[in-house]
Amino acid sequence: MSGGEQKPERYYVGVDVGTGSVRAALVDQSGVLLAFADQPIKNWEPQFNHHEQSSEDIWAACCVVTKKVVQGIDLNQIRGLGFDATCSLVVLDKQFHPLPVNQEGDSHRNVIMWLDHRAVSQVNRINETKHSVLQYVGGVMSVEMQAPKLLWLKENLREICWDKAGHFFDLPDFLSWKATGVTARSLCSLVCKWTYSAEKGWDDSFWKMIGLEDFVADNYSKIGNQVLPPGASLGNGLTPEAARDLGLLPGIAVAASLIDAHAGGLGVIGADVRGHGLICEGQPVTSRLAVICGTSSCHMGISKDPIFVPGVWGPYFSAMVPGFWLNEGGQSVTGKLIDHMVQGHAAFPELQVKATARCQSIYAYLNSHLDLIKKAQPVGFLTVDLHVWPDFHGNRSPLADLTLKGMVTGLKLSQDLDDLAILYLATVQAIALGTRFIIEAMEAAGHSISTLFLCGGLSKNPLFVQMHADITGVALSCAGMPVVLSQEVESVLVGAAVLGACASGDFASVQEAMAKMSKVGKVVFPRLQDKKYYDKKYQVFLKLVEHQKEYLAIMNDD
Ligand SMILES: Nc1ncnc2c1ncn2[C@@H]1O[C@H](COP(=O)(O)OP(=O)(O)O)[C@@H](O)[C@H]1O
Ligand SMILES: O=C(CO)[C@H](O)[C@H](O)COP(=O)(O)O
Repeated sequence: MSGGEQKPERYYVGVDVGTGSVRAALVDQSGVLLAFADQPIKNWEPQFNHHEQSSEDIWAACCVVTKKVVQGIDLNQIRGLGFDATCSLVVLDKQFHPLPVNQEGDSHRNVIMWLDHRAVSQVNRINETKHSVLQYVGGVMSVEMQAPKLLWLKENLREICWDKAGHFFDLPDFLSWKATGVTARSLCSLVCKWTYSAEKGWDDSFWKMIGLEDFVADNYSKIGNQVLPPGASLGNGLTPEAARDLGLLPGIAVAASLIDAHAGGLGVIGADVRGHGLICEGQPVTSRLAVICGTSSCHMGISKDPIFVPGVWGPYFSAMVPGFWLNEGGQSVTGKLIDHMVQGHAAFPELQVKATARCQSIYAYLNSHLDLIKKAQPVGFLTVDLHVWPDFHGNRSPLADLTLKGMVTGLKLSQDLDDLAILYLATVQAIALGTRFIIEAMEAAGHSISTLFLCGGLSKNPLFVQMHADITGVALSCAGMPVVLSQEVESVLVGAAVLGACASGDFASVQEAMAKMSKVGKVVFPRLQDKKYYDKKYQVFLKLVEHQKEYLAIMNDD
């Protein structure tokens, strides 16, 4: 190549499988998204708390979006491919064909989704064992993790599923297998959702104690006995068949995957913050909390040494940033809760009509309607007598209590658009108050957090972001808790592309790729003048769950 010629650009493809859709992006070496595509995926809810998907439907959607984002590109410039996905459980037989995870025997529905709560009895029995591995999931295993679901399959679908099963994958690992034919699992999924230890591997005594000795007997071949760090290159890269499916060239590097929240963390937490007046500029990366807020919200905090936070998942070693321990707080429904509250309100049809007429999303319309009715007071003050406790799908963190329910206090007879807008605001605030509750638990255990790095669908909602700045920061430090938004709003996809970049060998480490591919876009500072009001909202917030427990005690009192 002559001196004058530019080196051809190097690109990476990130694929993010969320709850409601699959997204793909073409990303360059500085983390800029050059193309984006998304495709809805099917969700089945055959009965309450049963949530299922199809791995074939998901893979087909991955192929559609990947082909779209590489259109018109010289495929030789695509150096690597990374996947992230929700921590849903994929079930395949010995020939890698789908098996049913339902009583109807429908093998098209072979995925138990992350938010499925069918395995309550199983997780209760697992927690009653008080096995030592539970220390590494915050002390209480979540019904959303894989061991309870595996036990449910063995106890409820013995013939049509369990006895025929050859492979149980976490969804991110299913995707990397589908792309490469390599059944190695990512350290991320196994450590976070399967009780695998980076240091000690599988704990035979745990699986025997909970009644899944089957896995020990075949040396964990069904759930993974080859484990690689996220970003490691898998086998010989993309197979010819997968390359045809995806519209890419065979042999490009494919990375060991990440769970979606962890990819989001990778996509935001390492950004160079110089020049933004942020307190975290002079602090270690452990002062940053990544909050991936979509259907659910995940609060990702890292530390050099393990920190045990009761009710907060982890500590997980190298599950997100290599060499760091990870604690993951969470709220099982956040975007889903906001959608539920808005769509279930009597004024929702009117909202739809008015938002459409203004060519606005329903949330943009609600935000502008709140500005209209707030008059001279700060918009957040509209909920002075309306309060929400957000655990409509149980509490993931920091209470780790799946029996908790949602609460709303302060309802009136009105059911107009003002009423809907204020209920929407109270729900957004309840989610931010829940984040404050999680941060306080993490800080009490040893974390020292000064800045939030938000990404995910809800980070596109300015009201959601401002409420997180106003509510989470003002109580924790006089400087307040600013919220950083990335230059690329689709930061989860940047995280997936970081994996592909690492697998290609173009970066020496995940840390190097993170630093080069994620950039600060916007900083939202808290309105410290509103501190007193939100401290009072927080007092009411904590009273709500106290009262809920008192009601339960009264009703259960023989
Ligand atoms: N621009 C937006 N404004 C407000 N809310 C949004 C926006 N985009 C997505 N959301 C909300 O974010 C949630 C979906 O989050 P997302 O991260 O896109 O998907 P997933 O949870 O499947 O990964 C939904 O509840 C949706 O209503
Ligand atoms: O438990 C998880 C991460 O550890 C789930 O994958 C996550 O909560 C679901 O993500 P999303 O809300 O984006 O669909």
